[in-house]
Amino acid sequence: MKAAYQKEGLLIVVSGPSGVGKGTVCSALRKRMPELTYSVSATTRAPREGEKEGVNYFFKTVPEFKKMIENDELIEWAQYVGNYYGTPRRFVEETLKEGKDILLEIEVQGALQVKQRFPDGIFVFLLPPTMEELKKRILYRGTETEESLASRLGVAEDEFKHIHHYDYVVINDVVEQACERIQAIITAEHCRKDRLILSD
Ligand SMILES: Nc1ncnc2c1ncn2[C@@H]1O[C@H](COP(=O)(O)OP(=O)(O)OP(=O)(O)O)[C@@H](O)[C@H]1O
Ligand SMILES: Nc1nc2c(ncn2[C@@H]2O[C@H](COP(=O)(O)O)[C@@H](O)[C@H]2O)c(=O)[nH]1
Repeated sequence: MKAAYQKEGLLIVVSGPSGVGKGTVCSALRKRMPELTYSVSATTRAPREGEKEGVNYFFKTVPEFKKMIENDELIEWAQYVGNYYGTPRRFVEETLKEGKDILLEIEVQGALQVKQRFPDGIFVFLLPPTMEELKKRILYRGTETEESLASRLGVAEDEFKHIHHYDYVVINDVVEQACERIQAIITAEHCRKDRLILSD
């Protein structure tokens, strides 16, 4: 057995349809696992009430976002319901090199791009218990116009078609239980990675 070994952190992607509870579950997960670093995305969407620059998102204008794309500053980006969203590259790469795990909470088109670039990443698809419940969750969150709500639900139908590209599916019925399942996945993936490194 190797006496000492260096390892990069794990890249964990949580995606799934709008309103399924990615933000809620990821936030609970970060409380349970404070060692998990969170990747703050860039977006051209307007801030919602209470959202803070650099905490929830880096809020950009469209020209600023396009400049980030041109300068290859994003590891992935997508247009989603009329806005751009993307993951800043440097922070993710530096975090992984430091041996720390990083959590990305992103939609499906972006997750598929990340999978191409980081095939060793862990990809988790969060599912609602039912479509009815999904609708209720977005509606009761109270952040979307009728038009945005309909678009988000329409996109969700398409997103489900990509579920087979993911390593794990987790149903978000009860937040703490969904969170426990993702924590268990991360723990198991660490053990698997250690086994691969040590048996190299
Ligand atoms: N397990 C759950 N049971 C009941 N309500 C939930 C659950 N998980 C999340 N919610 C509620 O559903 C709504 C949507 O959750 P959240 O904003 O976390 O979804 P999201 O997937 O991050 O959405 P988006 O992709 O649009 O940002 C919130 O009001 C949240 O409180
Ligand atoms: N491809 C990416 N998708 C992202 C990123 N950051 C967030 N998102 C996803 O966009 C939708 C809409 O988000 P909202 O905050 O407007 O509700 C949701 O699925 C997010 O997870 C990103 O960097 N890249």
